[in-house]
Amino acid sequence: MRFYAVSHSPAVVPSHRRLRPLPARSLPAIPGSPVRTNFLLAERKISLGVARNPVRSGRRPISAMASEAISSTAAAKGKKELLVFESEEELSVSLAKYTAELSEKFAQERGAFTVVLSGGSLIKSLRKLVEPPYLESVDWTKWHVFWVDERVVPKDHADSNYKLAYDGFLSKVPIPPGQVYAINDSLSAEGAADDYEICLKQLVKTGVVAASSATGFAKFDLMLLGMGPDGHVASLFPEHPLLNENQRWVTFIKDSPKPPPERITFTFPVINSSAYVALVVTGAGKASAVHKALGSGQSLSDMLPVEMVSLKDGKFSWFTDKAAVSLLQDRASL
Ligand SMILES: O=C1O[C@H](COP(=O)(O)O)[C@@H](O)[C@H](O)[C@H]1O
Repeated sequence: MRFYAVSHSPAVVPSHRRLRPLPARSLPAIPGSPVRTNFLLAERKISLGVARNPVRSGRRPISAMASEAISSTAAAKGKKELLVFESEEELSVSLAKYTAELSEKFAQERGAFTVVLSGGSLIKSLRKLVEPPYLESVDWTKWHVFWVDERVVPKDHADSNYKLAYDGFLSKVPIPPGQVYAINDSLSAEGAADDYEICLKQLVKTGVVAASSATGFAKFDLMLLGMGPDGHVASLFPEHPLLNENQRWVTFIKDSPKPPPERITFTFPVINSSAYVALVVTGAGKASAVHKALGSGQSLSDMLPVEMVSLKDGKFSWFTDKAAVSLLQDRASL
């Protein structure tokens, strides 16, 4: 896993050091920089790099972070990286750049870009993508949009992840409506999960959605995941039997601990077959789960759902702000 602290620190980091991963456990002290050598992640064989925040310096756009996160893909296949931004505002700038660049890459390579959305706070963090320059520069006609989870409620219900995404994102960009795959809200939870899975299998057959050669499951180009304060991702909650589902692509839950209780959700085999996953985690309310997932020793017995995100052949990037990693900061100053 690569770790990049993105900071407003006034420290001058020599250019040769910027964004280059340094070997774990041998992190040199950089005067004035936000990095300490005893960062616990290093104990988990996570390498560390430091970037100077470029927006203030005017030397290097912060969004270059996102570009480098993508261009290093070949070397980082199957690996993880942690990006820490000074604020959610800066995270949203970089997330827009990252998503726009992946859109261009996949539109060129495959003629389509399959994007999976979450609900919750993620949608707000996508706000920069619907502003210039991306509003004009992204080829929205190549986008195919899916949901990693959805609440079994009508599409115009306040709890609907579709409504959240429509209001905050989809209504602002010219994605062809036929390429936005909402669940069938007239069905039961079981029926909606079956229906969505059939839809995905059909789209794999027609080549709109890629298939993973490693797993045979759908391989989405980009999954934009959120994480709840309890460490849940999609509608896969701690200690729930659905965490172990390994056949279905899409399944349902009727006892979600977070309301509303009835939902459908992608399973881990599909999530973990993705080409790219960006996990967006902001705010102090998530700090404890971040600490459990990244900062404490791993224990297989009480793994949080977020710890089960482990891509077979893709790149997994944590997009965090300082508040979300604040408990890790007990160990290190980022
Ligand atoms: O219920 C849900 O919660 C998670 C996390 O939401 P957040 O507001 O804490 O970011 C979300 O990712 C998921 O899609 C949603 O259905």
